[in-house]
This record gives sequence, structure tokens and C-alpha cells, in this order.
Amino acid sequence: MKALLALYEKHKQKHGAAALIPPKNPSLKANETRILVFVRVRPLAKKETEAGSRCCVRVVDRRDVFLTEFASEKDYLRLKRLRGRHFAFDASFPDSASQQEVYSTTTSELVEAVLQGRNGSVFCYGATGAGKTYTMLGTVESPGVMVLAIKDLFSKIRMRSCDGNHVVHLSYLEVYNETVRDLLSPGRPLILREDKQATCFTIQIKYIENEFVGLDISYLCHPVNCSINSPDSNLSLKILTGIIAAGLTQYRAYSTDEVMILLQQGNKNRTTEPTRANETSSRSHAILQVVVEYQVKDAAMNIINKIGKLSLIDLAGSERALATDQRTVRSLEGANINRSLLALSSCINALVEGKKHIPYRNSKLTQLLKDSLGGTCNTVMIANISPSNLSFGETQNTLHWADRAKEIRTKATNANEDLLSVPETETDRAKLVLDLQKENCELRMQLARQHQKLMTLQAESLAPPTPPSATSLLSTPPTSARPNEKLRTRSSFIAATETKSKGDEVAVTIRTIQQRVKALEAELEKVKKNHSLQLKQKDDVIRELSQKVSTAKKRSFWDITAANSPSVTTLNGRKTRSHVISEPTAPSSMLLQV
Ligand SMILES: Nc1ncnc2c1ncn2[C@@H]1O[C@H](COP(=O)(O)OP(=O)(O)OP(=O)(O)O)[C@@H](O)[C@H]1O
Repeated sequence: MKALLALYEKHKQKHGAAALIPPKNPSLKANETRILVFVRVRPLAKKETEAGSRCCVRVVDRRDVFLTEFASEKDYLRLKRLRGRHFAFDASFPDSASQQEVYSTTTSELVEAVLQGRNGSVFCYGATGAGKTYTMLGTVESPGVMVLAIKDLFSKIRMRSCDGNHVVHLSYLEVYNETVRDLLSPGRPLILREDKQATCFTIQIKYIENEFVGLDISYLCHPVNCSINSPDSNLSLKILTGIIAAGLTQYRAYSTDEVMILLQQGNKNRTTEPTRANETSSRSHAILQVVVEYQVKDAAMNIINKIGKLSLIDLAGSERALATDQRTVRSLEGANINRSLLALSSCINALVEGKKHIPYRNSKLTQLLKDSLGGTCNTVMIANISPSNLSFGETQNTLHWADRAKEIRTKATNANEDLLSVPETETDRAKLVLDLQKENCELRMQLARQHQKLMTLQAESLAPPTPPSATSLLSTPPTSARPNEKLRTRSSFIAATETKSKGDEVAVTIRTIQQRVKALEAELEKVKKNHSLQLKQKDDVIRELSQKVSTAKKRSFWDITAANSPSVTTLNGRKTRSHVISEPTAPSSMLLQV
């Protein structure tokens, strides 16, 4: 360590302290922002210590990484010589950094931005076994960025609105051997569709009493999901363009608990395999996307639709062919992983060099990351590295790419806003009440179904075990059913969740639905109350206005009377004016005297 520190100081003296400070937004144009790059060093693994490895990485001032190359023990000429290289990033985390610290520094601002209607992406990059999944997913005791981001998101939403205005949609997919798979409802591979214009628009076809009266087309800046909404008289079509995985499940999520269950389900479906470098190596790139959509009113009472998207990406590890000892399936996986990471590095190179053509189409991964790398998005890259000198090559490679990624510019994002010009009318409010009632009804039905499921599970657990039938004894175990099925689950995060019984999951879902039903009922009450309050206010205004009208009428009548009446002298000598209304409708009381 002393030697490392001395080398670092020497480097600092030679090149000056300024050389150690990363260039702060060099030559950024007004509407540009750059990718923020962070580095995290994991602790030395037991296996590495046992193999006698030495630490070749040092984090200085929580920002700089100093990488040392030790001369080979057989290289007698250079035995005592050290070579070092210095890298500077937006922040660097030593092996002692906590998950919360990593989350707060790298991602919490993105979560805030997503709630303002902006897009954000976080991706972990690094060699196999460098700690990407630990950073992204973590363990039950130390949850990672994905879990902390979702918790933070829901707690921020709760603080902002109690009226259920925010709608959260969730999707989780993996890219395995160049095929895209839905992790939330596994099935056939998904097809990626690309459209040159990454926009989304809503078409509203308007009918009044079955008569077509017009078309409303409004553009959204960013694709969200595909939905068809058909209330009584209006058909509203939300059409998506940009890169989409056709058929990908978009779950509407109501609470953190629910998202956690979905995340656990997704991770169980993710492809992991033991390799020599990592016991539970992720063999696929996983992308969790959270879309938050909500409406706000501006000063002119226009309704503004805001959409923010957060993509959290755990890439598969880059690896040398020799680092994994299996051939066949594993080597094919490795080749595909390397190919997609190579495509990613080509895109990074093209973006840094400002080329017009960026080869996103070279792999499924880069197609899916197009938004994060070159689109209107705030992007964060976390490069994970091992401190062991046995992984020097991989670490150097990762640091090289992380250093290069600092140069990528993305367009500064404006909030994804969609102005809904339709003012809130009586019919809109009635529609809202109907929608809420419908949703409430659906949730109640879902609740009943879940209750039923729970009862069945409880009954099953109480029933005495049945002897195995002849057919079940003969049937093959389910693990060998599909070649692509995951053979091992992740030891940390998932293993703990697997012990959780299905009954627990159902109970959590029931609790979530019950909470949602309650929230909906409160919301419904609020809307109804608001509605009757507004009606009452309207009545008051009408009453006040009619009073004003009648007073004004009286006044104008008197003005006319006063102008037309002749002046007469009364018996007591005072001058009076009198006028008899000639209009037949005027009542006799309107004979006025002053
Ligand atoms: N910061 C850390 N603190 C403690 N343990 C860590 C840390 N980072 C990684 N580990 C441990 O190191 C091992 C490898 O980490 P992980 O599975 O996250 O690597 P990976 O980069 O995702 O690898 P692969 O690309 O093969 O999936 C795991 O056992 C993990 O628990």
C-alpha cells in the first residue's frame, strides 16, 4: 500500500495536481450533458486471498483510481518495478463503500428527475465477478441500486401525492444469447421493433352521439406503453414508436412490496450459471424499466401529462475465453456476451468521436440502450472492478472503457410533457368517477381470487401428505424440462426469497390490493366531495349573479324614470318628480317618487 501511495504522490508531483482532476464538462454545448461515470471496487474474495493475490487498485480522495501493474515474479529484470496509471471519475467507491452510499451518489438524483418527467439510465459494466449484480440487486441484508431506487421512488410519490395521481408501470427483460426475453412472464422470445422517430403520440377520435366530430393528435416525447382506452364516446389510442420489445409485459405497480415480489420473480427467471470466475454468473443482460406517468395542471388550468422513465441495467460480465472453464453452451454464451459488449464499445467509440452513424443495430443490447447512450437521457455508468492483481487485465480494460465513456455527450433532457388541451369538464369528472369505480371493482375481484388462492394453499398445507402415484414416480424431474432453463439461482438475493412461502407472497399481494382498494375508495370519496362542493359553489355564484342582475335592472329602470319624469310642485311647495310606467308589464309599485 505504501508503495502504491508513494507512486501516486510521484505521479501527482510529476504531472501536477490538475492532471488528477477530471475535466469538468469539457466543451459541453448548451443542450448537452455528459454521462456520469463512477467506479466501484469490490473487496478481495476469499478465493483470491487464498491464491495469494495482491491488491492492485487504490481509490484516492473518493474520486481517483490508481491502478498498479506488478512485475511478474519471473521477470527478474523488472522484479521490483511498478508501473501505475491514474484515472479520474465523477466518484470512485472503495471496497468499504455501502450500498446506500453508492445509491445516493449515483442514482438518487435520477429518481428525482424521473418524477419531473425526465428519463434516466443506470448501467453497471465490468468483468465477470466484479460486483455488477451485487451493486444492482444486492442481497436481502444489503439491497442494491434497483431495490433502493424503487423504495425511494415510491416514498417520493407518497410524499408528493396522496390522490393516486402517479401511475407506475414496470417491465423487466433480459438479453440472452441475442434473444430478448420477458422476465416477468417468460414465454417466447420478444421481437424488437425500431422506429426512426422516437416519439409517442395519442390519437383521440371524438364522437358525439355516434357522430364523428374530430381527431385530436398529441405528441409525447417518449414512448411509454401501448394502450387502447375506449370510454363511452371517445376512442383514445396511445401509439408507440421508438425501440420497443413487442409483447413485453408492462405491470402496473402500486407499492414497493409488490415491485419487490415482481423483481424476485424476474430474477428467478434470469439466466445464471456457475463459471470459474463467478459461482453465480449472470449470463444475460437484464434491464428493469420503471415508467412514471402523472398529470398536473399549469397556471392556465391545462392538464399536463408528464412521463419519466428509469432504466436500471445489469450487464453480463465481459470475460476472457480462458476465464471460464466450460466450452460448448458456456463458451457460446461467453461469445455472445462479448459480442454485445463489443457492439456497446463500438457505439461508445462512435459517440465519442461524434460520428453520424452509431452502430446500435449490431446487437440487441445496443438497440435497447440506444436511448440511454445517445438519446435524451441522464445516464450513469457504474464500472465495477476487482482489486486483485490476478484480474489486472480485466480491470484495466474496464477502467479504459469507463474513462472513454466520460466523453459521451447525451442531449440535455427536457421533461417529457404532453399538454392535454381538453379542460376538465363535467363529463370528464363523471368519467373519472366511472373509471375509478371500474378499477375498484376489478381490484375487489382480484382480491377475492387471491383470498381463494390463499385458502387453497392453507388447506393444502394442512392436508396429510398423499403417497406418490405410479405416474408421478415415473415422470422426469422438472429441472431437465427445458435446455434454456436456469439451472442455478443466485445464491444471495434469490435464495433467501425462495424460502419465503408462496402463501406469504399471496398474503402480501392481498395486503397491497386491500391498501389500493382503500386508497381508491378514499380517492372516489374525494372526487365526489369535490364535485358536490363545486356544484354548490356554482349555485352560489348563480344566485349572486341573479341578484346582481335584478339590482342592475332596478337601477337602470330608475335612471330612465328619473330622466323622463316632469317636475311638479306639491301642496307644501316642494318640487317632486313623478312618472307612471307606461309598459304594460311594469307593476304598480314601480311608481316612484323622490
Ligand atoms: N461491494 C461488495 N461487497 C461485498 N461483496 C461483493 C461486493 N461486490 C461483489 N461482491 C461479491 O462478489 C461476488 C461476485 O459478484 P457479482 O455476482 O455481483 O459479480 P458480477 O459482476 O455480477 O458477475 P457476472 O458478470 O459473472 O454476473 C458475489 O459473491 C458478491 O456477493
